[in-house]
Amino acid sequence: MARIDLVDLAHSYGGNDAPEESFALKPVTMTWRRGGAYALLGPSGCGKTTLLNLISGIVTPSRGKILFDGVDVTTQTTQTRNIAQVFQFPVIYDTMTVGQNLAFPLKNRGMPRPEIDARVAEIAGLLDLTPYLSRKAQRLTADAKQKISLGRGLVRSDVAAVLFDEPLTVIDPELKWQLRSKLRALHRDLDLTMIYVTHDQTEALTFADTVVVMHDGRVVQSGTPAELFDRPAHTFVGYFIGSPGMNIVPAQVSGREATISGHAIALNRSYDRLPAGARIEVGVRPEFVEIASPASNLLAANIERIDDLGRVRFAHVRVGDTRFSAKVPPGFSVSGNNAGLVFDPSRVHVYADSLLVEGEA
Ligand SMILES: Nc1ncnc2c1ncn2[C@@H]1O[C@H](COP(=O)(O)OP(=O)(O)OP(=O)(O)O)[C@@H](O)[C@H]1O
Repeated sequence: MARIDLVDLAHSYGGNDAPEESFALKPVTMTWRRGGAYALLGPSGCGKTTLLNLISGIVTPSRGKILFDGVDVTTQTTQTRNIAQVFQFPVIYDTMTVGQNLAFPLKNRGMPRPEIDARVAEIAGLLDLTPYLSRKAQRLTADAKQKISLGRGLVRSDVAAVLFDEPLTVIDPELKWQLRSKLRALHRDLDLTMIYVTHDQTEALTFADTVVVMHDGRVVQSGTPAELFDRPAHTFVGYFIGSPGMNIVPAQVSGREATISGHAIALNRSYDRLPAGARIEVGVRPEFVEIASPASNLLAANIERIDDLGRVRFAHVRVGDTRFSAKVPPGFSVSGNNAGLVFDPSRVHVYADSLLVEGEA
């Protein structure tokens, strides 16, 4: 497995002369640790597959460099880079048995037979494929075929990285849950660098120790699930991750105060040096705003709907033209439509042109 460095890497399908704003991947410099479990998360069209294909060597970048353990591999093929890949749909040989399918990548590399048998047995065991080893792949279900694809991706222990592109798309929802946790466990057992592309936040947060969030061709944040939840670096991360997503509302911010719809709320840090002319917003997760009975010292809100999620209730409220989601405290009984909002100042973030601003203590 390898440490992967992207150095000022960018890609445009329209040629290098196209304006940077139109690039499928805008310039990014970042490091993927040896042995890390990464998810590459973002909505359709944000550039996930482009970035994955640049790392694997399927696509050659318009700009920048890719290093594997410090060696420049930018112009090398996928095979030379020694990458294993698992795609959305099964890539297997129907006429071979499950065992032969799993053994194929090892045989190709000239591994001795006893070692192949041992590794195939290990991977089949981890993926619950042992009972099917001598069965022809063509008679198996779509789920089982995709498990074989996963096995083929994981069977070699000498790869630089294993890349997964939405690998659970064809899997039945029930089995999806099991396989997701299984992949996480496999990562621990097999000690491989894994990069897992998905548009599904649950899939990303359950699989990865580091989630890389993309938006409009840009890597907007890379962090642990907790970091993405607690301190979204970009407003997109705030509302894409979390359910309901973060409240992002226009505000005037000065010193330790934000004014929303004419009402001042306290901030934990001081913001005296906001960039001139920037669009200023505050972001607060619904978990850290509570509804209360209306009071003159609280931001007044109009309750539109309450969603009871079992363990927690969220109120959907309106403040002027702005919609908010806010927690309903346990035991609070809602009467009428009027409410006040109580903010946890330590959880209110300030954004300038969508980017998180670090305040001063
Ligand atoms: N071969 C190509 N030629 C031209 N444009 C492309 C090509 N592949 C992708 N694009 C464009 O690049 C942008 C990023 O696409 P990409 O497939 O990387 O996104 P994605 O996040 O993986 O989306 P999805 O989940 O839908 O695959 C999109 O605007 C897409 O239309």
